[in-house]
Amino acid sequence: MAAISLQGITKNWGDTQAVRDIAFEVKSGDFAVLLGPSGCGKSTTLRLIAGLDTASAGTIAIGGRDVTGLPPPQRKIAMVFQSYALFPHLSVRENILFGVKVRKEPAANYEARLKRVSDILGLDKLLDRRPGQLSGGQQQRVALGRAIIADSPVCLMDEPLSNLDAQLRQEMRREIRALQQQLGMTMIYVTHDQTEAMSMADQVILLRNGSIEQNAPPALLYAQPASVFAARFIGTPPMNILPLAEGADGAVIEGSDGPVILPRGSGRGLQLGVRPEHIALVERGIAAVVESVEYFGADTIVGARIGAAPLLVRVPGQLTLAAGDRVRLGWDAAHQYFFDSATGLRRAPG
Ligand SMILES: Nc1ncnc2c1ncn2[C@@H]1O[C@H](COP(=O)(O)OP(=O)(O)OP(=O)(O)O)[C@@H](O)[C@H]1O
Repeated sequence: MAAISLQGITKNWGDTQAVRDIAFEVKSGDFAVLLGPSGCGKSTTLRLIAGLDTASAGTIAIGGRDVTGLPPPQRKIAMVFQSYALFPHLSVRENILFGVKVRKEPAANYEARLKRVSDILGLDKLLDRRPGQLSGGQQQRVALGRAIIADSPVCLMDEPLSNLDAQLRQEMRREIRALQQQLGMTMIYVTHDQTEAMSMADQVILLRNGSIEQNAPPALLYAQPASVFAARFIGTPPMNILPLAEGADGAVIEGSDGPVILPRGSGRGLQLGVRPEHIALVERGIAAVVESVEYFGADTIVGARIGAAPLLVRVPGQLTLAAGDRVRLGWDAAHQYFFDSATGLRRAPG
């Protein structure tokens, strides 16, 4: 059974439609990520699930129960927000237990639950400190502790790592994912960071202008993007999108193993997409001129131009190339995508 189910959810703020006809389901025990650029409606969707705002239309069910009209406490969900919202004058212990006490849950098992949560999060030696005496990562763990001590099967997180530095973010990603799996929680996690989404999620719900652009597991989103928007939102650097010349029917582009055969009629109104990591420098390929070379240790990003069209190429290791060099580029036909120039939608192969 779906742990969370949204049907036809719309939210209007006056004239602004923050989200429009959103529908998705999250399976029990899955980690779902709401992903998209600023203003696409991620936080709105999360707040509607939490019950902090009321939907203009549609229904929300949690654990098979319609909660559309219920206030937040009756929805039995745990929440972690961007600002940890810890009480500065309370100890770690008191911060973690705060919600449990507010809900007047039986005091009998406070200590056992606190011990379990602080062991899991490595906070056992910090219970008497105040938030001001903790690092950012430790504060984040206290916020997580407060969410998971509630033993709610569903947990919502809104950009919980955005205040942390890059290294700590990565550690906390792994920690949150491990915790979610260990506790069997159903998670809905908001981020605008595609790396975070790809590395943590079972299911990515990609939003654009208040609507769902694509809803798929990370590997599928990467391999079968539904549109130019989805293709360019996932992957670093983003997928190259190249215009195809008018009348470019049949064999057009000379690839690494000879010409790449484009589908008949594909030249008109189509764009070609190839990811930087799928392009190689080859002997026989498409002529290009190098414009920039950036070395990152494990790989090098080469900026080049095929005619007037700019593109990026990611190759492993270091290259002895400089701006102005002439190279030849190739890729496997299996790694090229075609998108309708007018709608941006991907044309299925064949
Ligand atoms: N309380 C509100 N009143 C009016 N408009 C709002 C309100 N909350 C959100 N909006 C609008 O709804 C749209 C979606 O906002 P939302 O906060 O859900 O986006 P988001 O994807 O979470 O963005 P971000 O990543 O920047 O937080 C935006 O256009 C925003 O301005």
